[in-house]
Amino acid sequence: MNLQMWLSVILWICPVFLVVLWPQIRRRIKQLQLRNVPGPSPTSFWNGLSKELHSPFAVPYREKVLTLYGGVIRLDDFLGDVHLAISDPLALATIFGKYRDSYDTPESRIRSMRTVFGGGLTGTKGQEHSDQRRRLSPVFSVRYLREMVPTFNRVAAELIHVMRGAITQPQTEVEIAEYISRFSLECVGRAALGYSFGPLEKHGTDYSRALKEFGPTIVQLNRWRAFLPFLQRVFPRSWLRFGAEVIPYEPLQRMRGISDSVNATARQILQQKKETLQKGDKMMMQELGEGKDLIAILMQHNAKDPNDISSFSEEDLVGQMSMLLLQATDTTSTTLVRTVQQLALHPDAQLRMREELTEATSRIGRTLLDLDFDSFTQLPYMDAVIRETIRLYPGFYMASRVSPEDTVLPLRNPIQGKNGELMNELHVPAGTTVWLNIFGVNRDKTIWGPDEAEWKPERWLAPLPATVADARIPSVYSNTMTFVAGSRSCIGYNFALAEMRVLLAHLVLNFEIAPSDKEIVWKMSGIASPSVKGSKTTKPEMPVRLTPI
Ligand code: HEM
Repeated sequence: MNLQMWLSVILWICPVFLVVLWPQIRRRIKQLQLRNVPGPSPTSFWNGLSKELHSPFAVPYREKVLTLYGGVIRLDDFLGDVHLAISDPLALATIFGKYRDSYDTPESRIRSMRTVFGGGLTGTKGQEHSDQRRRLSPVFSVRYLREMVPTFNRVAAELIHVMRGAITQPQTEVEIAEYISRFSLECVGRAALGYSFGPLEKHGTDYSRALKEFGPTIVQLNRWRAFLPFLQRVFPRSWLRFGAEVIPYEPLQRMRGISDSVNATARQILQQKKETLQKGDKMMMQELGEGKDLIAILMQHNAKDPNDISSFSEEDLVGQMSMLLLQATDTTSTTLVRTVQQLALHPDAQLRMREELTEATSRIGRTLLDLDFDSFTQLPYMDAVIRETIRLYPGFYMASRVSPEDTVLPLRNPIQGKNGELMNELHVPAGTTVWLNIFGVNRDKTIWGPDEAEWKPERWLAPLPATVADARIPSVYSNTMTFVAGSRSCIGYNFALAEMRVLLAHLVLNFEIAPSDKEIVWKMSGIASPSVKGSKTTKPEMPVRLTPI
């Protein structure tokens, strides 16, 4: 290359670098004021704390850091970018109140969800997201959940049948995480998609396996997905698609495979459902979980009036299906596994639940299969067990938000800056990643009391300390942040709670649960997931000893 060519290459590259780098540089300058916020020291300038916080072994570190530094924590990231983890209730209320239209999931996350799944709630933002959410909300209402509880109950009974066939001896060691994972996948399959993943003895499809790979793979691509919004703005879709095909980076290739597999299967299921729908409602009732699954309800709505603005396009439906499976399965099964682990460690709690359930079924002279949605919600001790597990062990420890404008967040509890200065409010520059510190809120001593780290279902059976109400935690459920709050809160939390109530009831009435001798460690893979210490598998593991009753 001659000098002239070099110069033109440099002249072409410089503006590109400026476009990419300038917002980053400007943000870091504005973030200088945040350097006073307390937080752990980064171990490297290049990676900040991202390895400590996001590696598979990050759970103990997260648990320590997210509760140690108070309501606002500085967490340095890539090349000195300052992230904040916020658990101060007033600052959170301001994010969900005054700044509700500003703070949203980071664009890189929304775009990556859209790129992989082609739409769905988590792949949309702004008006498109609120429109989708408004149209989806009714199918997650208690009205439809009432219809789903019999499905959950049937799946639970089928699972217990399979488990009883395999467990005949007292104290048999069983991989309960595997059974629970089948239960929650099948519940979402039947109740949300009107689709079965097969008999519970041997369960799962390429579709479900591809979705399971998503969490660990996206964590590996974390660093690179920050560039996605820029790449999508600059390069045509066909170039990016070509790039994704030829770049020999294993996690990228795996993600491409996940995307192809998930979309092809979702389309296939949708096509089958469409054909059934065209044959008429009656056939659909018989073939697709009685036509009461979420996607069938949306399709029936579409079929009534395809021009109605509240109809979903086929593209949207495909996105919703995969997004639902992704959001609904591992979250619920991990929380169920946590609950079973606690029950195994607390035989007194099991006994109390069993007595409550026996009382509830003998009152109506029937079995668990006869309990409906309302009966399952009227079991105060089981309810307390679930609330306490959800408080102490939220599936997601943090959820990220970014505002495109500068914001000022007032603090309920002033924090002491590194220079000793007391800070009553926080000036957050536009573009700064704010982590909603779910774990920190749920375990705040000043809110929950000195025993906040203990698993104590009883705390929910007496009036909660006044400090809980006084804190005014933004929350959709039980004063906790587990399902976050606001426009991106978990749309399926009632679905998850209903599933949990049903399976726990079946397990406790059929088995005595005891811990196994194996040590369990919780690893990060998007959400915290259990495994046996030293095990290499990425599958959740929770061996327990079961004795049939
Ligand atoms: C115990 C189980 C569950 C937990 C802990 C949980 C937690 C969460 C959290 C924290 C978010 C917000 C994430 C963020 O803002 O970054 C979320 C969003 C979401 N969840 Fe759940 N979830 C659970 C079960 C479910 C179930 C069963 C479904 C569906 C049937 C579901 C569907 C969704 C959807 C669609 C979103 C995205 C909402 C939006 O972007 O508007 N979740 N969930």
